[in-house]
Amino acid sequence: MPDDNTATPAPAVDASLSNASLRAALHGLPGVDEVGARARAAGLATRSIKTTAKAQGIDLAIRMVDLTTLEGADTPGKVRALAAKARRPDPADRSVPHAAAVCVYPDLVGVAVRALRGSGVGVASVATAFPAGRAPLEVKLLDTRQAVADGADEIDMVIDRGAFLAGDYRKVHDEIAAVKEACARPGGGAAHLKVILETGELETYDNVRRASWLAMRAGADFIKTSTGKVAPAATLPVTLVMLEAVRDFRAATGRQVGVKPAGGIRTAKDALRLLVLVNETAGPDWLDPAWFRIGASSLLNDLLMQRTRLTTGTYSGPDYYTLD
Ligand SMILES: O=C[C@H](O)COP(=O)(O)O
Repeated sequence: MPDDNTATPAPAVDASLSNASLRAALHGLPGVDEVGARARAAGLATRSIKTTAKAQGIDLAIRMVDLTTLEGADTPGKVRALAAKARRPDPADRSVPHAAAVCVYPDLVGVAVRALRGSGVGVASVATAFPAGRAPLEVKLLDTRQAVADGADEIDMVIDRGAFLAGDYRKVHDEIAAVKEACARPGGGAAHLKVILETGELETYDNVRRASWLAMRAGADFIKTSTGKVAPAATLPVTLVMLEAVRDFRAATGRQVGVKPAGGIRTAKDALRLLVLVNETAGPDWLDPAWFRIGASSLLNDLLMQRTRLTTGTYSGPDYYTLD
């Protein structure tokens, strides 16, 4: 992700923006070819990736991982262990790159920040009454401001799916814009804002495309598929629709927005398929942790095992690595 001062500025409040004008804009987007999206995703499963590209892809995927723990039972010790793993995924092999970020609940941001100082690994925090997002806006803003004050580099907010599905696009837009403002740091710069659409609750691919555009219009730095608490989560067709949205949004506005599939991504094969999809849909400009992340609690070990197999010809079993 670009450094601290490059988060997109909060968009100026547009008083003329009405729900009707947003509805007209979002419903005027071309419809998604659902059959085509599924066929494209299914086609990726049959592709083979050659050894050199695979080795590069695995290292890139490691650099894109937002190593996540979002459990009620999370403790400072667990977050410190996760931070150590993100800094040095394989303590026996210094050539393994570090992960992009550690993603935690807001009350554990301080622990993660202290554990990761100077490492180059970011701290992301879910906020805005994650995962349901059912709280008054003031509560969501407080949640965000606290995480930013504690040192979060990135805020992963959830949209109000109820408002979206009820057609109240203005409410969703204004809430995102307000959270974006709350990402600003008093001393300058801002935390980057990832907007979670929770695509598993949006019913249709057309809605995924509309929610993607709405979030980008309201100032999202990234659009993210899922909380990891709702199934289906980061499916390939949904990720495809979101990659098309960021590609088209950049063509229309000149602004590049990142994409983060999250939830249910567990194997190196899943990660490599995602990278192929990024390359062939949004394009190589997105093949960078600044623009593409993979949110996952248990992907890193499979990436490490596949990496070891490529470099040594043998697998280390999962017991060789620390838990992720
Ligand atoms: O943002 C990341 C997700 O919460 C992680 O989901 P996961 O546990 O299915 O990998």
